Amino acid sequence: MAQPTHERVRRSIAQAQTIVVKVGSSSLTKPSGHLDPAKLDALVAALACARLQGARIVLVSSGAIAAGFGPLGFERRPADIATQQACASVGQGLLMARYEVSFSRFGIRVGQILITAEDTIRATQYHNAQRTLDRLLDLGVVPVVNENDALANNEIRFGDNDRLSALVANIVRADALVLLTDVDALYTAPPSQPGSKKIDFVPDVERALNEVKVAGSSSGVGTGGMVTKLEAAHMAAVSGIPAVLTCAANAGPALMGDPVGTAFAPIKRRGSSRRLWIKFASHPRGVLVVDTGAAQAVRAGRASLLSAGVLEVRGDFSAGDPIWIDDESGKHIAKGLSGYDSEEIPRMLGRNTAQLRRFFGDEYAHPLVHRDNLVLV
Ligand SMILES: Nc1ncnc2c1ncn2[C@@H]1O[C@H](COP(=O)(O)OP(=O)(O)O)[C@@H](O)[C@H]1O
Ligand SMILES: N[C@@H](CCC(=O)OP(=O)(O)O)C(=O)O
Repeated sequence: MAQPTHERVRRSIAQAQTIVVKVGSSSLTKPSGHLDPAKLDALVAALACARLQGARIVLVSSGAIAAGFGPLGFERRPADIATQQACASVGQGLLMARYEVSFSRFGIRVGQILITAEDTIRATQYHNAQRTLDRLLDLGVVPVVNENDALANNEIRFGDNDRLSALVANIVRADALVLLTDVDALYTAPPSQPGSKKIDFVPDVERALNEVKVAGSSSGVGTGGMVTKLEAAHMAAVSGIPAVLTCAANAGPALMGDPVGTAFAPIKRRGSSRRLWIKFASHPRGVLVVDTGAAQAVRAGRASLLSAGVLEVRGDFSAGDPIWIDDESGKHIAKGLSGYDSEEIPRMLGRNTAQLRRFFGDEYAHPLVHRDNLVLV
């Protein structure tokens, strides 16, 4: 695909039919841990304007923890998980109540979707989320999505909503992703550093990941900082989705394709959602160590991983779980979804397809990882 120009990326955002907008905690709340209704209403007015002009809008909204810790009597965002989850439980209700009132000024309904990392990993949950979101959008509703913080398992939760928003953009097959935060654009280094310069357009986000200096959040209410926002822009780009990053006050102009903030060009045609979540969202539960020949075949692309080239299996996982594929030196070369439970694999190792069929039957004559379920890293 020819590299799109800055102007073309802005135009495709202006013409986008389905748009995922992600807003960070600091753009909706006060440092004291309460909602800031003026900020929220201003954002809603910009989104409502796009919605009333026909765009399908999904809002990925952070802010549950940040809106909940003040009402619960805490002076700052608590650090322990259980208290954060309690704050999220209280704050999420307050957030939705406010969105409901604010969108109703424009006759627009909102619907709450609380999602976990598992919902983006497991095919059945993924398709369930996709069906519900599609139907809400067909009905003209603005889905308000957040991570299910009150129940999310800390080991696999996203923690920030940036990467979640890029996955949601893929799930709803969005035409644009808008990341709204407390800084007007991406800078060459954290804006507090002297000499950092604003970046208007990122033609190749993979290069930017190496060149731009980024830091975590300093707002006291947010979490991911610029690191996870760049990751989200990367995930969108490899899904063929252009992105723009700017401050919440610029939401209106950003949606209209005006040259505010930083625009990110897509770098590929739209890929499969399954590959995107394998690469960026899945948490491998085991490892298959492969020999040199299999490593070469996998690295060359579009090859399935056959038992004949696998030397060792590590970890305890079930068929369908994400796993690493490592070379003999221990380097990760790919991620994939295992075709078999880990306990079934040892007896299959080193055997070719004909032997597997003869010894164990037809159901064992399949690749350990099918190429459609395998992504290079
Ligand atoms: N290179 C950079 N360019 C812009 N902002 C950066 C950069 N590196 C770090 N940041 C910081 O990232 C912060 C935004 O992240 P965060 O606080 O997590 O926001 P949100 O709550 O909106 O997700 C900004 O306030 C900024 O200080
Ligand atoms: N899901 C969490 C988001 C956590 C968070 O701080 O995210 P962000 O402000 O986007 O960096 C919440 O609603 O509080």
